[in-house]
Amino acid sequence: MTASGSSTGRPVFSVRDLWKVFGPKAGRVPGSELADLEPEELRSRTGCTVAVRDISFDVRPGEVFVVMGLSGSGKSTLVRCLTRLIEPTSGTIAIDGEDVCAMDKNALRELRRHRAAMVFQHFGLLPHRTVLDNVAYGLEIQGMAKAQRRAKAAEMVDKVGLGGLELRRPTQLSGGQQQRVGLARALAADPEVLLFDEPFSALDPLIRRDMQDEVVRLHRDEGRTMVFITHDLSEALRVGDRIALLRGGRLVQCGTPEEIVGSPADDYVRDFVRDVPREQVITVRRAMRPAARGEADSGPALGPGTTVADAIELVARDGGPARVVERGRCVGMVDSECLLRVVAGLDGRERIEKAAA
Ligand SMILES: Nc1ncnc2c1ncn2[C@@H]1O[C@H](COP(=O)(O)OP(=O)(O)OP(=O)(O)O)[C@@H](O)[C@H]1O
Repeated sequence: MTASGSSTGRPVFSVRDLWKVFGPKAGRVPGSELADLEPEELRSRTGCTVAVRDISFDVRPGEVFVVMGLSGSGKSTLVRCLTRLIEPTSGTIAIDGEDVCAMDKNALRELRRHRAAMVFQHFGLLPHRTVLDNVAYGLEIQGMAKAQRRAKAAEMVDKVGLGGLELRRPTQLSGGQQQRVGLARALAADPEVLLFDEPFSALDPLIRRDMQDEVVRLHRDEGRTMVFITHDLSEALRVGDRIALLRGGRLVQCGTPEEIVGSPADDYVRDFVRDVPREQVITVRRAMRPAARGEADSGPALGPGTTVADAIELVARDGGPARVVERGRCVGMVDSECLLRVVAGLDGRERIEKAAA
């Protein structure tokens, strides 16, 4: 999805030098030579496991920030540290500039209920309550009056596409519908950030896709900041404005889908994204070459955020190169050769630097 309007303002979450070590006397591990041991050796010598290793990043207002990695890479631990559902071992976490590590119990409860609500993979719905009451449940805990919370819950049920099913019980719903109830419940609290922990991994592929579209739609409509855990690359690429890729508790790369696919930070990332259809992720901003004399004045025009796949269609239909136009100015050209280079994986950093020069 586009990152438009999502990269300005103070970070919602700001995480610096974060470590989470499980095990006895965990505090001695961060930054020490113990941290350099292989995981197996660290475990046998100290009983400790490093789940999150010296991670820093910002979550910007209005973005979908995806935390991706294979099983055991530290995704859940990292995201749970954000609201101290898991206590970090060291490092700092701020929400809107406020130190999360300094919050007392009440402030933490407020944080989890109102500011950064979590949508879990297992929806935790109350089986004997209706859809409407499940959605209203969080509001009930907050002490909202009955009529008001039912009205608010009804609005959220509609918003996630469950209008008409208000009086059903969770067992009378499909997995996808249950997940929508979980989503509506989190939305009802109107949190500044929604944290999703692999919310759709239990769903079958078609429903899963539906729910991904739902998240993208909600994000577009409301501009709500979201942190989204997944181990599925295609899901990360579909919903993410930026992706943080974890490996063994380390942050190996953090960037837009285009940066991750187009400029993998190392061989691990390169391998990870090897099968991604590059033309669907890479935009003409990366693919373009400088305009030759006279070229910039006429011919078909594309925005710099156009995918290479869409540009191929236009260039193939038109037969000639297309101009890349940003704010009325031609910033480069794409022709069949530079578009094909992307498909073939031959577009390198040097090329972009050359184009920008
Ligand atoms: N309570 C715990 N005690 C000890 N080790 C733990 C604990 N929780 C997690 N770990 C370890 O920390 C590492 C990261 O786990 P985590 O659950 O964060 O990974 P993940 O990427 O979310 O995995 P998955 O996709 O399988 O949920 C793993 O090696 C895991 O075994």
